Amino acid sequence: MEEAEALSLKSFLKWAAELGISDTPLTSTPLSDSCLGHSLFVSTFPDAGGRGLAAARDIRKGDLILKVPNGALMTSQSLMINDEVLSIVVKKHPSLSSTQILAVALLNEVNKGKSSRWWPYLKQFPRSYDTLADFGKLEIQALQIDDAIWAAQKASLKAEAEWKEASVLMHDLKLKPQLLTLKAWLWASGSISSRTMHIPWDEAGCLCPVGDFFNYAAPGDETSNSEDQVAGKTFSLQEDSMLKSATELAAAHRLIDAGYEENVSSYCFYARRNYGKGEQVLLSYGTYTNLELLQHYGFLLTDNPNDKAFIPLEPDIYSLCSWENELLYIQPDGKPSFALLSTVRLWAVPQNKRRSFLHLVYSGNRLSAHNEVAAMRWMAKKCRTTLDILPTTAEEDGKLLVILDKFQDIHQLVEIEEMPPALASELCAFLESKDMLSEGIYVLSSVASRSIERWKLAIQWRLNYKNILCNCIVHCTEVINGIISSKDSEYEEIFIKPIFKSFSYFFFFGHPIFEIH
Ligand SMILES: C[S@@+](CC[C@H](N)C(=O)[O-])C[C@H]1O[C@@H](n2cnc3c(N)ncnc32)[C@H](O)[C@@H]1O
Repeated sequence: MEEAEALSLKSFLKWAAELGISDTPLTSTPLSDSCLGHSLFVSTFPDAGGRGLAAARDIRKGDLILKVPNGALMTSQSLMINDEVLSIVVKKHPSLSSTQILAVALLNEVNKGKSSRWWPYLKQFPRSYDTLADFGKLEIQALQIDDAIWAAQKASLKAEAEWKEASVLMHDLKLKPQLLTLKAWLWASGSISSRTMHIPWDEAGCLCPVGDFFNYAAPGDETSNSEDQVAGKTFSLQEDSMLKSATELAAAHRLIDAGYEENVSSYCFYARRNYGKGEQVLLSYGTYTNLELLQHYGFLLTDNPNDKAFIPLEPDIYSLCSWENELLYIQPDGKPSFALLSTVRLWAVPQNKRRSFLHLVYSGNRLSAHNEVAAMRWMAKKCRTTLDILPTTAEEDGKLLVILDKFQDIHQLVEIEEMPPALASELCAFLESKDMLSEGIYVLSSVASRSIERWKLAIQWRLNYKNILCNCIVHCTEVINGIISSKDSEYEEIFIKPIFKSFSYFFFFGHPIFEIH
């Protein structure tokens, strides 16, 4: 950390302590130079979110690790209470959403500069974000998959429309010209999207000093961590009788790791699992797919247990079952979701027989060995064709990421001629658009560096998507092989003869990629 940055952080932590923010469960602590030190300290985690919070001691699952009193929360309400002009002007624009109001109030506070009471906190905000709304044209195209491209275009159009709607209000507040721009708006809405926390009284949420330093871990990981051994044992339902107090019991059963608590008028943060001293303490902001993480937070997890890959399906398929379209996806391990699997099983039944199979399909059972083979073949073929029409393969995406990492390190590119054509053209288009090549030397402005980061996120996203589809092909192949290698008698047994008169029907489903002997 640079010296200036370290000084700014130090004064922020002192400011936070003065507001009553504390990482110690004691109700009355002597005023200290920092709100942290007892349970947490600020550290950098280059591969897991950058700046974050680390355990200052061994932390036990359920421990209260940070308390941020109501008075330290930045909300539209708290900003308006201290700013009569803002409060009057906002009332004149009742059609604006709560998020737009918070974005304007945030920019209005930045406009005050050092005279803002929030200044030490505002200086801790990132200068820009990588959420989908911040993606430029090339970065959006780099997502390659229509659904993702559409989501990014929608996010960017929405941000622009909201900015235009709020512009009159910002002019009324006489904000400095640089704070009236779309760029400033993207900064404010990115701050809200990636840093606010839920509060019951304002849909826009609140900005929570220090609490917004927690980086993210997907929910559901808690039980498998070795750190659970730090404190000797994990909490579990069976151990209830051994827990000492009602507080401990509540902690063991707590479903969320952070929330506003009326009885103490504070935002409280609890450890979801045990942490060893020095380890990064993570928060679960919610259950998100990688596209959602990109959209709201500007990052993704290469190993996201909640990721979903959607494949393009024939319009008729969507009307076949009563499932919502969002339920028809492939899991990271390549297995189709329950809804997708049942839908494809039904799709593999001859049209005139489908009605009679509905109840069986909804029960989640296989209809027959042949139906399963047909369904799996169809799925595998769908994944294969979806992958084949994309401009680059997963392997090429992996290579491009390595090239870009190197490029960021040494500002040199491996010979473009040696690259696969699809990669070379993507790379050339990107370099040209960013005006990076000057007299044979690559010049990386901060804007270009940011852009490369977003481009890498897009490549990483599409690579993960392709990996899921490849996993699906493997899964389907294994299921088919499992069925065909089982004994003929078993095969016959599962087969529902009255419905399927001939095997040939199943071979007509798509290209016979798997041989059945
Ligand atoms: C609430 S802030 C967390 C603190 C943030 N690192 C900071 O320095 O202020 C959320 C942002 O942190 C980053 N982040 C959080 N968890 C991450 C993770 N697991 N991997 C990568 N980036 C993460 C993302 O940029 C996200 O938008």
